[in-house]
Amino acid sequence: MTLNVTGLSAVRSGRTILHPTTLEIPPRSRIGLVGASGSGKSTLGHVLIDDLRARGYNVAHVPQSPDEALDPLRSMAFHWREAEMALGLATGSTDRVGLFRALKIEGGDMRKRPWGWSRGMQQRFVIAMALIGAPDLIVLDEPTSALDPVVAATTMDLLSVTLKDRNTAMLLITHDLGLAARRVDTLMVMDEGRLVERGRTEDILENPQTRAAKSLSAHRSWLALPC
Ligand SMILES: Nc1ncnc2c1ncn2[C@@H]1O[C@H](COP(=O)(O)OP(=O)(O)OP(=O)(O)O)[C@@H](O)[C@H]1O
Repeated sequence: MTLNVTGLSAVRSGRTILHPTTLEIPPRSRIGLVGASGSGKSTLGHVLIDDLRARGYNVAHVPQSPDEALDPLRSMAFHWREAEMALGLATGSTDRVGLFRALKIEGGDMRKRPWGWSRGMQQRFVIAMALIGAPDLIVLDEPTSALDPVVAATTMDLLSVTLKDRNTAMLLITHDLGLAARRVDTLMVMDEGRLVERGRTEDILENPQTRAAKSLSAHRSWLALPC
């Protein structure tokens, strides 16, 4: 089912930081939301999540750092149970083994607290939790910026594989065009609180139309980067 939102906007401290924005997110789409720092990407992500959840859609959110999602005093098993309960699912009823296998964290000890797992494993655990309820959309806000480049690329590849057979659409908010370029089919470019350009990833990177897209894609062959 295509997710449609119209007229999303945000005003903070009397300033419009997101101008009225309309979006269409087809099922299984892989969309990258890019733009300069402060252009309004995270704001759009939050407002989008709120709007869709208010209309009954299942939308998952993966924050920048696992620290934002995991309590250092609680075991990984506790977090998993909490995530199941939040979705109204019976404890142990979800396919944890399948998700862990897909994200290659099956070796993680569920009795441990987050710091007993590596950062990369923690973030993949957070992604697994986000996918428990087969969401209509998963919004990832700079999900790998706390990870080193190799772990970041591996995490994105595992996410792509995990999403492959699911209807969940993905919105990836990122500064890292190198990471996004080969992993999203569509790019949306933000500039000063407005969505100024949307198109196929290759088209935007190779033939950007707006000032914002031109400055993002300038001087680099993003599609040729190894990771
Ligand atoms: N609660 C708030 N009060 C006032 N201004 C805010 C608030 N939240 C965000 N802003 C401003 O809104 C603008 C957009 O912020 P936002 O975090 O959405 O941008 P972004 O593109 O995600 O930036 P970054 O890539 O640096 O995370 C920025 O100028 C920011 O300072």
